[in-house]
Amino acid sequence: MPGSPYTDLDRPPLSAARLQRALVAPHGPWRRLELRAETGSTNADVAEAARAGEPEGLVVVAERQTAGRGRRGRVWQSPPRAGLATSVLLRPGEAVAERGWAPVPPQGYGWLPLLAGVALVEAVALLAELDARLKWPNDLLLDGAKCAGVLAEAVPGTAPDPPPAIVVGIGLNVTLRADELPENPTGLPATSLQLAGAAATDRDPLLRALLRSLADWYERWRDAGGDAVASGLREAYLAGCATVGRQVRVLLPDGREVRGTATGVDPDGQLLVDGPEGELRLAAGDVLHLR
Ligand SMILES: O=C(O)CCCC[C@@H]1SC[C@@H]2NC(=O)N[C@@H]21
Repeated sequence: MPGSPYTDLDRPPLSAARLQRALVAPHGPWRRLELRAETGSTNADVAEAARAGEPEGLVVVAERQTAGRGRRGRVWQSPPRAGLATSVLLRPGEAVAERGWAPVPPQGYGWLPLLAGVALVEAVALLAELDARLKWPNDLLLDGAKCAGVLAEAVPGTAPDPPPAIVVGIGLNVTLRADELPENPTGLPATSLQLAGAAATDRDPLLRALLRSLADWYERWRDAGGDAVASGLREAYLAGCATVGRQVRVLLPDGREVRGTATGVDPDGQLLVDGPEGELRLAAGDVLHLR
């Protein structure tokens, strides 16, 4: 990689065999796992597979991404072997007769990125023994610095009137050094599990724990017909959320900015903000914790 600042290939690679054994079949929806040494973006790879008709349950993992995508059109940096970059293909709009799952209506899909945030909190607590918190909707914070992010993208189905497939992409900084951390344009500092003092930074068990937790929550949510309250997902999300109760500034997708107190997350996963203009329900935005 001429010119690349990332030269630390002494970091151990992920083991496809160990991931495969642990993930496929016994653990929920995951059917097929692809581990790539390098790709542009695992989200782009899974979206392409979805467009080609791939069924639910594909997991793509990359040791390095050259065009990793972040939220709001940002770049997500994935130095080789220093983090986890993975995307999964979900089709919540399809019925699954053998599980008794009815299609989830698209208005419930907003919970999927938050569900991934809950899985991140659980995996990091279990393996790294760190108390991570979520900044709404799903930035994983350790001591106020961002350690992981989630990008969920919808892939429109084809006629007649099909529900979209959802690609859920997760990026977790595991052993990035301080000089490898990205600068966030919003001013939010970044960190990695290692820099935050993780008890363990072995990526194989971390990825297994993450995918198991993701599978468990997805199944609970689908068992409950996509109801985040009945499935316990909203409660678990609120338990890990650092935003509710804080003074916040939110940059909205249309460029407007609102300030107020974050008072809750509604049954659709929207953030409730009590500000000078009354209560707002926000479906998307960049949150800054003020106090
Ligand atoms: O916080 C964010 O901005 C979201 C970052 C999401 C990054 C992950 S890495 C794996 C997957 N592939 C991508 O291109 N993006 C997501």
